[in-house]
Amino acid sequence: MEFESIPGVGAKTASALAELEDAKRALREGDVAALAGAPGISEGRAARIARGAIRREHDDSSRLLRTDRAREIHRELLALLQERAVTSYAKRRLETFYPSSSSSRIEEVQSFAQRATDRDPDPDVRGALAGVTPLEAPRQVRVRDRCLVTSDAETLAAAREAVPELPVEVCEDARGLADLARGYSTVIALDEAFTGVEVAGDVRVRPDALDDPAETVPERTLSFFAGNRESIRAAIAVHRTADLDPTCDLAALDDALSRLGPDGEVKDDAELERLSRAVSDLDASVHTAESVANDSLRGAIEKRDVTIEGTDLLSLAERGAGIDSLLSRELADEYDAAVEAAREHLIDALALDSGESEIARNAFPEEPTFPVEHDESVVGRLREELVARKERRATRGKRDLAADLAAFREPSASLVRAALELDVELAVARFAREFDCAMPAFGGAGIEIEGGRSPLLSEPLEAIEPVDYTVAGVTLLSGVNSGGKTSTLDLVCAVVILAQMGLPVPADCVRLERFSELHYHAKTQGTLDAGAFEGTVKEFADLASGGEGRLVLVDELESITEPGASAKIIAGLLEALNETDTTAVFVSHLAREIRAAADCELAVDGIEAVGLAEGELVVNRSPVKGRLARSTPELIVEKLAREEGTAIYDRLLGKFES
Ligand SMILES: Nc1ncnc2c1ncn2[C@@H]1O[C@H](COP(=O)(O)OP(=O)(O)OP(=O)(O)O)[C@@H](O)[C@H]1O
Repeated sequence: MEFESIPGVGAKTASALAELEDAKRALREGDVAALAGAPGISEGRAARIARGAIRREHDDSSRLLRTDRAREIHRELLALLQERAVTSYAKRRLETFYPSSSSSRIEEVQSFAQRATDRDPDPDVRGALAGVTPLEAPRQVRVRDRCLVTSDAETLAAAREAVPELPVEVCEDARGLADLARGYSTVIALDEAFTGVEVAGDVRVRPDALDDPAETVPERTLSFFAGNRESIRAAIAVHRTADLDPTCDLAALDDALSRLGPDGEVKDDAELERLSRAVSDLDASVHTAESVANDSLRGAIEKRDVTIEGTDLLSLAERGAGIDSLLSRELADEYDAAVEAAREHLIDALALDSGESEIARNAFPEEPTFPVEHDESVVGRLREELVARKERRATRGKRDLAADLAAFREPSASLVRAALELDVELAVARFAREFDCAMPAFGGAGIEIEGGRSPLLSEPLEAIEPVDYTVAGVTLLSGVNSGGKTSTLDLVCAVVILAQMGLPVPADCVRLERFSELHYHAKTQGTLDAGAFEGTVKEFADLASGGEGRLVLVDELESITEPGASAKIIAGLLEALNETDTTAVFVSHLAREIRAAADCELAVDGIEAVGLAEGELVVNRSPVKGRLARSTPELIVEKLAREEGTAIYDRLLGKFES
């Protein structure tokens, strides 16, 4: 497509677009994002340009397809192509194939079609394609464990714009920073001024954090890949099955994707899993540990006979001491053993490392008590430590995986695009194979079809008889009932539309003129009333005085009014058309009458019955040049004359021959 011919595109914009590799495809698909990648082209402008281009293409195709029947056949052909595509992207993309009279447009699609028909439509690729969908923008994620802080209003606005996923807090001093560090597992300070400020917690001074938002918010990259994972994996499978040239290391991408969970979380990180499990099992394990200690202590107490001298007992009682002091005096070793068992249980059950174990050991008091009770403030500290470690681990894991994946962002887009384009190509390849298509040659006048097989017939492919038909100038097409006259017009129309779409055509060989307009008038159902008749005559009169290079196909126009008048009107229209550079085929049962009524010599072709077999006509589907085909009634009278040998049939036959 020449960019400058798009409404509203000047020379400068056109050259900017020409630099953009994907601009042509983008224009055709209305892909605003790709267009807006051109230097100096905003998204709004890109949208207007894409709309203009699509409108122009639409105009181009409606200039060529002038009648409902022609447009209907275009739609039927598109449906046949679409049936052979797998993805809805390819089905939509096929709709952008339209018949054109522009040679550059036709040649452009022809080179695509050539590439497409060289492809092998392997059924395994079809299966792999089923999962490919166009990539979607990442869902906006909200991150709650980290925040950005600044004291500067301008930086605040820039941060909100660059990383909408993160909370951005305003903070002036160390106290504010300390508060934030308590509320978030990581605080990222954007101001240099925070360097060296000592507060408890994970505070990082990163004035460049806004330069690379994807690194600051690895969740963004992860969410993109999590949302598009199935499609990218399917695209990888397509590349492997179809042996396409990959844009990146497929195994490495596949591996990175396998570490990503469906919600953008990191999978298969044993340390993260350990910490998560420890956080969620903490309370239950503390209680079990407590029971372990108490059961063991209870057992020890039950087993012991405590002998205590009366004076000792008295002195203890006088000091108001309870069972605890008795324990520490008499059962110190048993208490230590019971509490040690509780600690070991807690450490084992939560699989704590040495740093965490150190905190955990303090969860049970050194001083004997009964029953043994855990220290809630220590358990709280342990919980905070485990949660902080878990979040740090998760963030690091996300950052590492996001860094691995970030390099695949563009290549993944190319993989998916290539897979989707392959689907479009394979749809064309399958159509071309199934209908045994050939690339048409443009040139000369009119159209020449050898071995044409109409894809619009409902017959199974193997039952379709190939048709040869050549027509240039204005021709009447006569023929027996159900001989295939309408099907011949359909074939000509379909071949012209496919050829002018730039696609291969269902025939052994086709040469055709690049037509400027295609008019196909389907058979009118029954006689028209006066008003409709007037409208139709006007329409055809306009047609007869129209421009050059048109193809006009008309099916049994005679049914619009009574036979005598019809023949006269059609003869007049054909005379007029004959004086222009038009290729026309008029199917008619009144060919003889029309020729008689015409002032000029009108060509006539015939679809003939070559005989009757078991009461059925045997038809040669290819029209014979310069032959007025005998009609079905004539053939039947001839058969009766031959078989019965009576004078009456000879007389009837004589009427046909005069
Ligand atoms: N090339 C072909 N190969 C196989 N079958 C065909 C072919 N052409 C036509 N037919 C069969 O013949 C039937 C009649 O064809 P068609 O309607 O084109 O005939 P027609 O000559 O226009 O008939 P009418 O005189 O009734 O208008 C089709 O429905 C189809 O079943």
